[in-house]
Amino acid sequence: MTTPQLASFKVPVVDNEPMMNYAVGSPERRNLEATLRQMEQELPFEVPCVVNGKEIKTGRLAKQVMPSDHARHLCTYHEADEATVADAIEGALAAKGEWEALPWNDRAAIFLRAAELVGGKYRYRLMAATMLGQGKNAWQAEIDAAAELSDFFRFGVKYVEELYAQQPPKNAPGSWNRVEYRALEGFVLAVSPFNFTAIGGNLPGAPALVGNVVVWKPSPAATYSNYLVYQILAEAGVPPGVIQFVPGPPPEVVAQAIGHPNFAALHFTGSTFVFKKLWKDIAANLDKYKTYPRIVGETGGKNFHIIHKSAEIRNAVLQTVRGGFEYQGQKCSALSRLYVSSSTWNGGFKDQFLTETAKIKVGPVQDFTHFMGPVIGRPAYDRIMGYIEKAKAAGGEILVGGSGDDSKGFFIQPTVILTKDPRSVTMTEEIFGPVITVYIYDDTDFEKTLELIDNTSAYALTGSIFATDRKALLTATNKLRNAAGNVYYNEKCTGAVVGQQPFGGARASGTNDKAGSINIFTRFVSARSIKENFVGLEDFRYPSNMI
Ligand SMILES: NC(=O)c1ccc[n+]([C@@H]2O[C@H](COP(=O)([O-])OP(=O)(O)OC[C@H]3O[C@@H](n4cnc5c(N)ncnc54)[C@H](O)[C@@H]3O)[C@@H](O)[C@H]2O)c1
Ligand SMILES: N[C@@H](CCC=O)C(=O)O
Repeated sequence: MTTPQLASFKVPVVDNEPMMNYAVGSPERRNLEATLRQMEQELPFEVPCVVNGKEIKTGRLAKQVMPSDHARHLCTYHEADEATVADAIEGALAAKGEWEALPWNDRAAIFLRAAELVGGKYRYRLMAATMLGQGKNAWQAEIDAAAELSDFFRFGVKYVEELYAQQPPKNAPGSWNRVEYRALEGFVLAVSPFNFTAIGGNLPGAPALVGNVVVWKPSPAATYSNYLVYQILAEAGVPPGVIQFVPGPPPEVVAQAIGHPNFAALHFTGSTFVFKKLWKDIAANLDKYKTYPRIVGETGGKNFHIIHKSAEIRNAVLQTVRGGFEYQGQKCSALSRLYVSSSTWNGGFKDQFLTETAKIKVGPVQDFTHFMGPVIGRPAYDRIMGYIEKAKAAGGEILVGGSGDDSKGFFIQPTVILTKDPRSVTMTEEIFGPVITVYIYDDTDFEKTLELIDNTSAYALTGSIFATDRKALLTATNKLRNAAGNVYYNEKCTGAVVGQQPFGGARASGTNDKAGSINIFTRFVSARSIKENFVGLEDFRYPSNMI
């Protein structure tokens, strides 16, 4: 039955999800603690693949280890095999027609409902899964799994409404021009990272919102929280087949999907290395495809703070501690290279920075006093400790931290390295851990240092400029125009909020399609122009042809 649309509806005004603070004695803290306790008693959970709305238990089992306590695992999940991935793709293609044809208002309503479920009924469960499985503390889980995820869904609806409203400004007499925003022909493959539950939800969610069908391969290290997100979307009304949940061995699942003739787009967030590999694999398959695939990828960073001699020291210090060490430095936006003017460094910054860093408590996130939890797993732990060793070998001086303890969980102390070589390995390569390398520049070399920042790393994701001198801010802004897709003045380089700072970087950091903005939706539609003529021709000849 076709559904009549008997009005031009307006979606409700949206706002950011209000955040709770989890202070001692607050009801939200009690609720979260109770959910954590309950979940710890119930785990390990079992996670199936979900294809066409049906749970598929392949029997090929893998575990999501708990990073705070590696003897335990949060869930056992069934890895998709070749037949499951094939069914997921065919099922998605079969679901496509009806989903795309659903009136926009109904698609919008489903995602608005999903946002309510995230911020309400499932808030604590999603947060607890993110804390236990991905090692976030309560506040980091709140800003990710509760706030950012519901913001992605709500603001997504607003942005799509704005996109659909973009129509040609002119109509010739007797005609009407329109543009419709078709979903892509084929299916979208979403491949998500471990570090944000919200990104897990947004990678399949954004393409689905504009009518696409999606095969979603979550990160092995975020399987359980991402499965909850899948269940929320299903409960909100995303029909079976529209989003297919296929955890599995990453290279195999992804290779099968991008080898399919109806592969229409990759929506990826993760490391630069994997993204480049997938881009090359897609290029190698180009002749197989029905259409040119869209490739959207947000990847790594080597993010900076530059502290000018005019900066307010206290603010710069505290923003630096948060920017570098919150969530153990495992945000793509995390501060990693710090450039401080020598008068500021010696005039209080160094002492305050080292004192504040030394105050950081590291340990399991069920203890709310821990500012930092574990890093995500064994490979991450070894890689980060390896970088600290490489920095030492290259003459870097460890000012604080430098040690780790992997006896029970993967804990690394917040580490500050002082280098005299601004191009040393920890100033150039993404570490993705709680390590800040500092380079002190002469006050008179501010502009030279800006050039250094611009050409030291292949990445260009986030960066912050700390100065009270307006001229210094403007000079840095101009010189660093291409060094970061998100730039901050007197504020840390992490913590972009949907609806406030569209997020993404260029150069090796990604395609900069700006998650959390209208722009991202343009990548998952293929516009069709329609011209309707109301007045027939009376003669094929032009007036100029007439005698
Ligand atoms: N720019 C951004 O918006 C943003 C946001 C979050 C994370 N990141 C980046 O993500 C990285 C951390 O996340 P991660 O460790 O999950 O990244 P990752 O590249 O290891 O994994 C990302 C996804 O790719 C899959 N994958 C890994 N190897 C693969 C292969 N050979 N073939 C196919 N798929 C494969 C993983 O299973 C996962 O689903 C960091 O580099 C970080 O900077 C970027
Ligand atoms: N919204 C986040 C994105 C981080 C990616 O890992 C931030 O800016 O901190």
